[in-house]
Amino acid sequence: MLEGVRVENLTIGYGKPLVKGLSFHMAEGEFWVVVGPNGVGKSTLMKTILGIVPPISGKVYIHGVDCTKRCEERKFLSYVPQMENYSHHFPATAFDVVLSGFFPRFGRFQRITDREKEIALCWMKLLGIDKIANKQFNSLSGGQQRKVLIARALVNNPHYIFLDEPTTGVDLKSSKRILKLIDDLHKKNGFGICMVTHDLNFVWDYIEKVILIGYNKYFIGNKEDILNEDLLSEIYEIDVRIAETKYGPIFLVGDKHI
Ligand SMILES: Nc1ncnc2c1ncn2[C@@H]1O[C@H](COP(=O)(O)OP(=O)(O)OP(=O)(O)O)[C@@H](O)[C@H]1O
Repeated sequence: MLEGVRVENLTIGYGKPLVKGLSFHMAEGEFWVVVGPNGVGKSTLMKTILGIVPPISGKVYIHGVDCTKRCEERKFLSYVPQMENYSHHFPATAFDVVLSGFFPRFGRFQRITDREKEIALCWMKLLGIDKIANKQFNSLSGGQQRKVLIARALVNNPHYIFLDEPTTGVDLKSSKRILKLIDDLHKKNGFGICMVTHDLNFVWDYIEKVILIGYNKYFIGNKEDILNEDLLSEIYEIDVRIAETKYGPIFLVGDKHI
């Protein structure tokens, strides 16, 4: 059994530390969520694990291999960035965007083979977006664009998929569909998932492990141990209440959902 992703004494940030001394182990096939207030470093943590941002100190291991700098094992992690970071002006079809998922492994100017096109189309079919393959990416709805970016992250057959706020700016029904899709990829296809989100009320049913980050503090563990009123109130610095319902817990701040 491969070891998954292990982080040891990791300090992240841009010169000045955002979060210090993180240590945790994301075993293969688990569903993790990273939550916390704006600007604490959730995306930076994800980017540091993925090797996009260098750590200030500490180590990242993938499958037991030290990947703090460069390593082959990085190909087993894929990334669905925040939508704002994806160019809306780039003239490409949905299919082109999915095919671009092969670039990190094969090089940008290498020809895409029929086999790779077949793999890309296969994932698009599975995600229910094959019918929009020839449409311009920037003409698609927010929900369709997320699914295209998820398909793009799948073509290299990763072990872990890192998604940065995959439902932000998407309506309730489409958010639910996207989360169901991510959950299917986890349960049916066995992918490990690590997701940054602000939508706690949507993810409870799916997630297993939580990294709850605040300013200068964090809590890591099973969702039942971390997502409680005390820790959430401490991290968000506001009175957070949890209402137990027949649909599961609902997270509330005053009369507003988180
Ligand atoms: N490339 C960068 N260079 C310098 N500072 C950065 C860079 N990217 C992000 N930051 C800063 O680092 C801090 C953490 O940013 P990050 O995006 O990781 O936060 P976050 O917890 O994901 O926030 P949000 O919930 O708002 O998306 C912010 O103050 C941000 O302005």
